[in-house]
Amino acid sequence: LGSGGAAFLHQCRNQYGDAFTLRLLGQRMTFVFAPATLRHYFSAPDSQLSFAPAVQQFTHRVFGLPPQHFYHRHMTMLQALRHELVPSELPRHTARLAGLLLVQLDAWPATGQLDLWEQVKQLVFQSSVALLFGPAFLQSNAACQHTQEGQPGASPGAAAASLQTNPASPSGCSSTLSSSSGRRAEQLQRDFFAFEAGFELAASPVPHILQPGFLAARRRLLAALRTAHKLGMFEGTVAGSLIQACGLPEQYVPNMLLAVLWASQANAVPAAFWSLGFLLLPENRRHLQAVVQEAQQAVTAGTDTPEPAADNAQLLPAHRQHATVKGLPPLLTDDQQRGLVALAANRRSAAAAAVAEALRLRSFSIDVRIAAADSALPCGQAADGSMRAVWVQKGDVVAISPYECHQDPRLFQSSAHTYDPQREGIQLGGGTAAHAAVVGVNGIAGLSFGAGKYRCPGRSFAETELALITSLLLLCFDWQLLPREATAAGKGQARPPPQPQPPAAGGAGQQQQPQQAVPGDPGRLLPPPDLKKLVGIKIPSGPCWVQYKRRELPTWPDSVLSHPL
Ligand code: HEM
Repeated sequence: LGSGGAAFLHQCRNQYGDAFTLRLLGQRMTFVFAPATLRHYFSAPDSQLSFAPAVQQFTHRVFGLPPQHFYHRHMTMLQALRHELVPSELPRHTARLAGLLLVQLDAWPATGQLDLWEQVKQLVFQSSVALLFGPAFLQSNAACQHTQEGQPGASPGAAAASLQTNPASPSGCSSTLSSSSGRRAEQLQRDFFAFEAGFELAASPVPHILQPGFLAARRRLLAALRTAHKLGMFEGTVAGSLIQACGLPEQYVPNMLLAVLWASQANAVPAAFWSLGFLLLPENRRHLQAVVQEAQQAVTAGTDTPEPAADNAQLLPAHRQHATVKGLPPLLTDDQQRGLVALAANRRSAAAAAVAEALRLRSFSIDVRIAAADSALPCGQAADGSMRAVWVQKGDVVAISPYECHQDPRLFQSSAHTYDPQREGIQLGGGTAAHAAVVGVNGIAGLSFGAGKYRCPGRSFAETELALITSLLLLCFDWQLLPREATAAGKGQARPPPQPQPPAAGGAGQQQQPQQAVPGDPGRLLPPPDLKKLVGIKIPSGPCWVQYKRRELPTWPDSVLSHPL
């Protein structure tokens, strides 16, 4: 399971059918796939199938948050986050986020090559952490003092040197903030992704002593969160509201914040990468054009949008105070920015559909609950009409892999591997889902975001955030994928000049030998998803080099607008 991940589960399913149990270091893990079991999975009472022990085990083992302090506050935390991210609050958050993204994008040189995966990590992490946790947390010397102290052999000078040689960053450093703030943000980012890389192993029964990198990153992140909390840096932020609502003992506040930091980044970052990456594939050009054209219309319409509310008025032009590349104007005017923010809220936009389709194609992961009692989970009818059930024992981890289970051919048969943001919505019991990608299992909405009372509290925020990032990057820059083989050999040093993309269908032939079908990417032009990651949105298994060029606004290059749809 550790090395084969989703592919191994698929193999087991073929061999054993709708239910099987794996034993992982003594822990029974029962996988269930029948649609009837899924219905039950998301609606069973906590006395039978519970998320709580899984969460408790998780929060304690991975985030160091003891169950006796967190257990009875879990629902309060979820409700507080839902309250902070209700749809009526989203325009305010999105306007802020747009400003924070533009702080970074305005400093990019007009043209260059970059590793899209590394760049998206930076863009999403630095903007959304600044939004949810406050810019002071990312930038303050004090918050990161412990971070630098905690890193063996690290000195501010060494960190600066590493930043200047960071080949993935088009501006040559981690951020456009002042260099010391940039270094702090970069350090937090590095620690976060080191923590995230060790996350799944850390959640397993494998002893933590075998993961020194994970432990060191966690120590530094907790130290930074603790200092920032002591200095009141979270006041007035989403994180600050959670601290207030939960009322945890002071010493565990950093652990709760680490849990929220992880939840807010771990899926959103790869989702942003895939949302953009799929649109850069040559066969998806018409979908790319749809996103660019609607973004163009939105920024044009932005001039007619009413002035933002008072606190937003200060936020919108925030990026203007930061450096732009010499000789280049800011990427967007305030009016244009407003138009794009309005577009991000539109769930029926081409950008929203592209995000949903990317989520569908890259969330073939697992979701888990714990059996709270010995019980029989319904498995539906057998061919002879008798009722089937699968027996689980108290303490079993019960896992589903929704993409393995779903029977609907539009989602999971051959056409399901095709990228199509305009795919037909799936008919549910009572109505029609807007997009098959986010349709739930048998009527329970939100495949990628979980379901039932423990569904993701950040869903609406994430969908808006991802639509904004996708529109913004495609509106402001022209992108071209660079061939994978050549760039993989270069590993970020000498990168070849851009070359024409091979055709998608059948053209993967000589250069791109597909070993295995990759959903949504028949030519394997993007790095394949890392199948070892079992939870959440898959991450790419390698770099993704691209050539980008700043677009002139509002004059549009012919290559975009005159290309036949
Ligand atoms: C593409 C982006 C995202 C995806 C695919 C995603 C998906 C999920 C899933 C599948 C769960 C577990 C639900 C279940 O087991 O039923 C979850 C939980 C959670 N998500 Fe998200 N999420 C995303 C973004 C976010 C963001 C941006 C935030 C915060 C702003 C967030 C906050 C959380 C939290 C706090 C939980 C834990 C809930 C608990 O403890 O019960 N997520 N998410």
